[in-house]
Amino acid sequence: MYYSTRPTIYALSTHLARSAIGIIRISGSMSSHIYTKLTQSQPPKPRLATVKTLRSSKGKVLDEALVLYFKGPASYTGEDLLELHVHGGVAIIQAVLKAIKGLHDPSQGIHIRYAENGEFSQRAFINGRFDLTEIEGIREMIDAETETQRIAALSSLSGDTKQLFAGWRNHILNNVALLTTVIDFGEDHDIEEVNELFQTVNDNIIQLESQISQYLNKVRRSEVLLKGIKTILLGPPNAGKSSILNILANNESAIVSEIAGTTRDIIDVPIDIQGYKVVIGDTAGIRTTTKEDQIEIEGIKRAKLKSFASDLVIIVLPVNDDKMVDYNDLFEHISTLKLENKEILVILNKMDLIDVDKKSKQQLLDKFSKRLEIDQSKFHLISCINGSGMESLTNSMVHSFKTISLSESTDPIIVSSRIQDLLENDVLQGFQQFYHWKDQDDVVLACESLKQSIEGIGKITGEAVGVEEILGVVFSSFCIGK
Ligand SMILES: Nc1nc2c(ncn2[C@@H]2O[C@H](COP(=O)(O)OP(=O)(O)OP(=O)(O)O)[C@@H](O)[C@H]2O)c(=O)[nH]1
Repeated sequence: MYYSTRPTIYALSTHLARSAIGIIRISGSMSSHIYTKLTQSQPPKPRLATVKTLRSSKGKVLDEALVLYFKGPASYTGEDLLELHVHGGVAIIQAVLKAIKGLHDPSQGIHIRYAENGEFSQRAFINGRFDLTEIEGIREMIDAETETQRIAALSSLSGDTKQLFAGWRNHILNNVALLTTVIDFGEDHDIEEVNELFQTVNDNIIQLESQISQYLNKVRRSEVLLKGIKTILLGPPNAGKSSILNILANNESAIVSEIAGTTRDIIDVPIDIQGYKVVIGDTAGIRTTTKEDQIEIEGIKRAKLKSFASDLVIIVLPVNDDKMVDYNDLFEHISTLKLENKEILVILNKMDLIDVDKKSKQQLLDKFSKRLEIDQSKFHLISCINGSGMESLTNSMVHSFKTISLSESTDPIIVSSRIQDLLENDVLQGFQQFYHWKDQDDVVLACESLKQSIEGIGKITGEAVGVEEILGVVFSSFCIGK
C-alpha cells in the first residue's frame, strides 16, 4: 500500500557536527515539491545524482549539494524520497533544514514536519518494504560495534530470520489445518483416525518446539557478543595480571608495580580482540593469607565472586614461582570453577626470567598442568617483557570466544529481546497449551492454542492483528533520520 496522505517528513540523518557531508532525508508526497523549491528547477529525475544549488525562499544561496531522488514505491520508505548531501557545516545544515521547514503550508495542503525517531523505517514497514525482523536487523546493524556483531546483525537484515519465521508459521498453519479437518468433519472420521491425526500434529509440534528452543539457545549464546564476553584474569599477586591486561588493551589501563597486591579491586576494561567485544576484568591477587588486611580480603572475595559470573577465566601464574606456596586458596577456587564447566585458559607468565630449552618447557607444562589438573592445550607460556607467546594467547582466547558464543560452527544470531520474549511467551507457551488440551482430547482448544503460537510469530514479523501496539516498542529505539 502506498501512503501519500501522510505529512512529508524530513530529518538530518547524520550527526549535527562539523563534518565533510551532512545528509538530509525527506520522505513523502511533497519530496518533489521541496526539490523544485530548493533548487528552483524542474522536478527531479529519479535515481540520478545531480549537483544543485540550494536556495532559500528569498533566493539566497544556501549550499551546493549532491541531490538524489527516489520515486516511490521504489525507495527505502516506499514513498517519494529525497536525499540532500550538503556540506557538513552546522550552519549550512541548519539553514537548509530551516528552508525545508519554511515550505510547510497547510493552507495549500502542504504538510511538512520534522521526523520522529525511526519514522523513516516505520514508513518502510507500513509500506511493506520490510518486515519487523528486517527493520530490527537494520537497527542492530547500525548499533554493531565489532565485526562479529555486524555479521550477527546481517542474518536479520538479509531476510534469513524473516524466512525462518515464515517457515515456522507455515508449519504451524499446516498443523492447524490438519486439526481443522478433524473439527469440521469430526463426525465423518472414526475415533482412531482422529487420534492418529492428533498424534501426528503432536509429533510435528514437538519437533518444531525443539527447533525453536535450539534457536533461542543460540540467540542467548550469541547475546554475549553484544554485551561483550566477560573475561577475568585471576592469579596470585605479582603474577603479571595487570601487565597482561595492558598488553591486550594496548594501553596503561591498570597499575603495574613490583609491590604485590597493587590491584585491590576489579578493573573492567572493554576491548576489541579480533572483532570480538570483550570486557576484561583485572582482579586482586588471590593468595592464602594469614594477614588481617580487610581490603585485601574483600578484594579476593570480589575476584572469586566475579569469576563465577565470567564467561572466560584466565589464570595467570608466574613461572618463576614453581613452588606454588600460598596457592592453596587459588587452586581450590579453580577446582570449583572447573566443576562449573567454566571456559578456562592458563598463562604461565615471566618466561623471560627462566632459561629454558624445549625439554624443560615440557617439564614446566607437565608440572603446572598436573598440579592444576587442567589439560596442557589450555596453557600458554608468555612474557610481558618481550611479548613472546602473546599472539598464540590471543588466538586461543578467540577460539574460546567462539566456543562461548557458539559462533564456531555457524554465524551468531542477534535478535531483539522483543523477539525472544514473543518466542518464549507466545509461541512456545502456545505449544504447552496445545499439549495440555491434547491430553484432554480437546481438539478445538488444542487448535486454538496453536493459533496463539501463529499470532506470536505474526507479532514478531509484524503481520499480526493489533500490530500498532508493538510498533511503538520497535521504532522508539531508532535514531531520528533512520
Ligand atoms: N620479568 C618479567 N616481569 C614481569 C612480567 N610481567 C609482569 N612483570 C612484572 O611483575 C610485577 C607485577 O606485575 P603486575 O602486572 O602488577 O602483576 P599483578 O598480577 O597485576 O599484581 P597485583 O596487582 O599485585 O595482583 C611488575 O613489576 C611487572 O613489571 C614478565 O613477563 N616478565
